[in-house]
Amino acid sequence: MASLCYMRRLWDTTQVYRLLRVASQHRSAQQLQHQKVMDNKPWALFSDVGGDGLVEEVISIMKQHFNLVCHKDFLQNPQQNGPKIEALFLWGPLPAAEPSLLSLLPSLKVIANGGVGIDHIDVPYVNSVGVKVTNTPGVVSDATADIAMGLLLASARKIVRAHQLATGPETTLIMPELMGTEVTGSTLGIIGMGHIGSRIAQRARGFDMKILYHNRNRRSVEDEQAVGASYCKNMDDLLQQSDFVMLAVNLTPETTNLISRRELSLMKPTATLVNISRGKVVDQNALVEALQSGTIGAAALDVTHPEPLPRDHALLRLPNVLITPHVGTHTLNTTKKMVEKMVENAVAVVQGLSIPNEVIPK
Ligand SMILES: O=C(O)[C@H](O)CO
Repeated sequence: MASLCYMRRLWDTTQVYRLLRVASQHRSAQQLQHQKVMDNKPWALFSDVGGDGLVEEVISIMKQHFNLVCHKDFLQNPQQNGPKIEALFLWGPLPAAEPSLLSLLPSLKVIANGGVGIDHIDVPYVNSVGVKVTNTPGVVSDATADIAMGLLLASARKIVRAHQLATGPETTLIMPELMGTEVTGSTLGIIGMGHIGSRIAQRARGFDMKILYHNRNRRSVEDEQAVGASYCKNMDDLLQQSDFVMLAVNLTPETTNLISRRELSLMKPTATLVNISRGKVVDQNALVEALQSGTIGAAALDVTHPEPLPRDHALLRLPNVLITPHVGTHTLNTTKKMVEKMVENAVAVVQGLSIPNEVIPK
């Protein structure tokens, strides 16, 4: 009986060893396979110029599909990896896709831009050297609309100044300079009623705002009703009637300096200009003048020209200006969705599949 038990234990042990050996062989086969997949992955350059704030969780989305080289490392020795790079992950609106960079990337097939605005990329030029450009529409709209409403509210209710005073050395409760502007029931004029503009309108309805909009093309009656917005064919009418003017247009030659001295002079002296599109849509010198002279009441800007503004810029010294550093899309959720789309687009180009979001020059 004892020897039967011994035999049985021996058999069990042998089995365990055998199973362990099979498992370890299987594992190393898997590792080898994984290594092979890694080696087969295409190479991408990751423009960390604008992505310095990206967390590993986001970067790993790119690493799953590409061997990633970051811009900083790449520039140390461009000859080493340059010829292998097939995709460039670029963070708008940084002008990193310049001819000098492209000339170091002879195998480049795609610039996958993170964000909707592609005003920083010369698409016809890039296409002419055989490289596609893609962007990430749709996924940025909610986060951008959130920051638009955040800026509007913070500016109207002087939230940043209120925080400074509440946490400063004085403990007085009487703070006349914190007298705010009522948002509820006021009139919001949205210039540019695309995806982001409509998301802003949806949010503004929650504040019982009267919503006007101006757009190159009038939206359908159903679209207007869905967000409760009325069309102003003439932008001047919108400027004259609005308490808050929200800029949500793309930057194009037509929208460059869209809001200049004349347009500012049409706005109410109590009005606030909110810009979440691109800095160049506003003539900044005219804006400084309008804010200094009381032509308009305040400005809240997520975008400026340039970004960041030089530290001695007049806009930084005005008490009626609120500025954030182009953080419209900067939430973890939205950033992940953008990167997923960038990767999806880049993989499609590299593998010759149909491209979900190719930017076609007009
Ligand atoms: O264009 C966009 O979507 C944002 O501004 C991010 O650059």
